[in-house]
Amino acid sequence: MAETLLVGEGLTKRYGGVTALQDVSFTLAAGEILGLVGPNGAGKTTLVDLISGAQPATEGTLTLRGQRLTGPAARRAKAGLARTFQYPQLALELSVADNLLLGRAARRHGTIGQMIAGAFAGAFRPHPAGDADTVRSLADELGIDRLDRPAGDLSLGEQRLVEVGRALGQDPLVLLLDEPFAGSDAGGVHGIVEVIRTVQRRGHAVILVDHNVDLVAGLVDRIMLLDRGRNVFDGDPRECLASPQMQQVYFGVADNSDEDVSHVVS
Ligand SMILES: Nc1ncnc2c1ncn2[C@@H]1O[C@H](COP(=O)(O)OP(=O)(O)OP(=O)(O)O)[C@@H](O)[C@H]1O
Repeated sequence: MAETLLVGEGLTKRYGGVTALQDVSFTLAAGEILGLVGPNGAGKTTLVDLISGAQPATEGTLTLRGQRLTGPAARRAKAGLARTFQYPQLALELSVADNLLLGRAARRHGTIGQMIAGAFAGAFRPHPAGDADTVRSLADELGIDRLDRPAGDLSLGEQRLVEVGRALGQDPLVLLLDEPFAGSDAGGVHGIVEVIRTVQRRGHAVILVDHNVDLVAGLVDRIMLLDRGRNVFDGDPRECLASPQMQQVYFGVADNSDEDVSHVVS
């Protein structure tokens, strides 16, 4: 049986009077790709935020390879978590190559944000020799060329690709992708899917958030469906698409008809 990498138990997040996540538990095994779906406001990004350390949980615990996962994002990056954001967070003045290098540095020293701040403060540490080769092979894998371009000159889809590449450069145990395909063309989608497969081949795991349930179901081993902060389905992707919970969440009806809901994009 595959090793359990990540475990979340009883995760709850309240923002004042808003309960964004309510008592969510899950496990993630080595080599597994977990899809996280649900309508707007279901709590998908909140769960990614709690795992990555961008937000503290109000209640609940997380463990990575049996060790409690606590503290800020920098500590969790070093422990083996990497994430991308709904809106790519690149250092726009730096080149594509330098942005990819930031991923290598983040695994050693902390979060991407700290790396960017360090770079602009002139305190950026020299990269170990092997990093340049890693960046070149990352770029090849992603299909990114002209690595000397400033990241600010890239399209949204290209920025996403670089951000995903930067996260892969961290060689994460768990890669968290928050809507990575939004704004991507076919080449971008291909590059991102390659990254997901690479992480899986390494025996590590991916959590993939996306609105396109059809796309997610075709890529993942398991789906977790969130609705108003609660985990209402966790299991086989095809069973999820056909489940009464899916009907209920997206159409407000609890029957289990044959209606195809795979096109759902909220
Ligand atoms: N910083 C915050 N302060 C207050 N409420 C928040 C905050 N972040 C999220 N929320 C609320 O928590 C709930 C869950 O939001 P979240 O962004 O996690 O949902 P989501 O499933 O990712 O939605 P979307 O698909 O639209 O990105 C929503 O009601 C949202 O308004």
